[in-house]
Amino acid sequence: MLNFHHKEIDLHPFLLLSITLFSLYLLKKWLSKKPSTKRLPPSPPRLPILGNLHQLRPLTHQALRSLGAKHGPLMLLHFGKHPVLVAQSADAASEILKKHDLMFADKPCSRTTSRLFYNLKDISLAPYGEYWRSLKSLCVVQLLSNKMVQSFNSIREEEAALLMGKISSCCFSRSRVNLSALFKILTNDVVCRAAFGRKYSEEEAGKRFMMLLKELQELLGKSIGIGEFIPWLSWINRVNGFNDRVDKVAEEVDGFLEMVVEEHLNEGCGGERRVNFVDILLGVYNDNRNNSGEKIGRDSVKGVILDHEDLGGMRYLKAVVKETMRLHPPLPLLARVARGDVEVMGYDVECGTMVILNPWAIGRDPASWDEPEMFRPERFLDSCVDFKGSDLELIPFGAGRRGCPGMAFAMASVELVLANLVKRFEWELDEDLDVIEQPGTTIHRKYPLLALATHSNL
Ligand code: HEM
Repeated sequence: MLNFHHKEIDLHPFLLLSITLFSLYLLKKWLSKKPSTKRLPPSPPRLPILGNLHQLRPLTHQALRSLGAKHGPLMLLHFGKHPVLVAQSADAASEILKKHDLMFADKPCSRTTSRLFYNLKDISLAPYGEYWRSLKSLCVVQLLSNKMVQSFNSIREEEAALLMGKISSCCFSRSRVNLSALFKILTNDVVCRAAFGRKYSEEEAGKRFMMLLKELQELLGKSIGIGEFIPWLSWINRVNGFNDRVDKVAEEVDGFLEMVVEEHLNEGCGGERRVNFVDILLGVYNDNRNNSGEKIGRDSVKGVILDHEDLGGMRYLKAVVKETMRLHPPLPLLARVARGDVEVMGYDVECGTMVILNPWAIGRDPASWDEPEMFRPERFLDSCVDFKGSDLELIPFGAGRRGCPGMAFAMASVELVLANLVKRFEWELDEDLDVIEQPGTTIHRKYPLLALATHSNL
């Protein structure tokens, strides 16, 4: 027993022996440790067992940027004992996504991601290899090709018309428009109609599906935690109910998708055109049955004033979209895994090292941007910097082999809707616009965007 009050130390002989042996073991280990010949990137000091996990906050992209400000654009962290390379500048991203793209073509996996994404059968997490290559080519050549994106024009226009109708009603009743809620429904409906052939947002199952997607994002956001990176502490995720939540969400999402596939199989062969992703994936033809249940008259569609040629000329609008994506990339962090030993910016990176790229920090890097924290769309008017993957200072859609194949699809909707919102309505905010973020793998506003709309005189 240790008794400091009496200044006498009375140790149990067994305890004394154990401490002595353990100290000798540590001393031997320290003496026999050869100085590493590897050139490792700078690292913040780390704790035993936790590594640097304690330095992460729910908004991980922000925490990493603060660490990067002290340790540089390429740093080595440890999640538990797993090495994690963090890249936070255009140069660092260029090495990983361009120069060594193939070497970093794998994605990290964890219990949570395996469970939520069909044991990594999902294209975005599938390991680099034959299976991923065939899925990606299916996406690029068929599902998300320019031709296919154009074939969804009518869906986008109909849904945009519905959105404008809802905003018009708010104008008449002088009530504030909850743009966050409307955008969520719009995105969901456009994607569901393109992917599944119809929308589900007004059915109980569809509403539940939207909630499940929200929970899935939250769970993914929380998956960088002790339970995932320190194997002997994985029981924490069992005890605190995290694993149960993941299992429940995975089962319910699967149930919804099963229902969708069943619907398509039961419809059998039908019309002439391949209209949605499920039909293409199932390899069956389907009659074009977009029975949304809502009446969308010809006029309301014609009322969507801008076609895509008009949009081509809207330089300022495109600059606004770029500037928004620079400051608020929906996916603030990208992840990869080194498939072999490789040298990055003169540093040695070991096979299996997880890599985190931070497009959020890269978009705010003063080395690439003047007044990076200012929202100034004009910066893009005389610049050819784009987010298509060749300018690494702007990578909201990632870049390289694992870059986003849905960019054209997403942009077509974003531009159409935004153009209509600003042309058809005058907007007023009650208070200053806040951009407080809600943690998750994709970043959303913490508080909904509410604004007052009046019909524009144009
Ligand atoms: C504003 C909307 C969108 C943004 C900001 C976005 C962004 C991203 C990002 C950052 C990645 C990861 C890239 C990387 O790791 O380098 C990604 C991957 C992916 N995105 Fe998107 N995306 C959007 C919309 C879409 C849409 C509408 C689709 C399909 C309809 C889509 C399909 C995919 C797929 C399949 C992957 C995985 C690619 C792979 O691993 O090879 N995305 N997206």
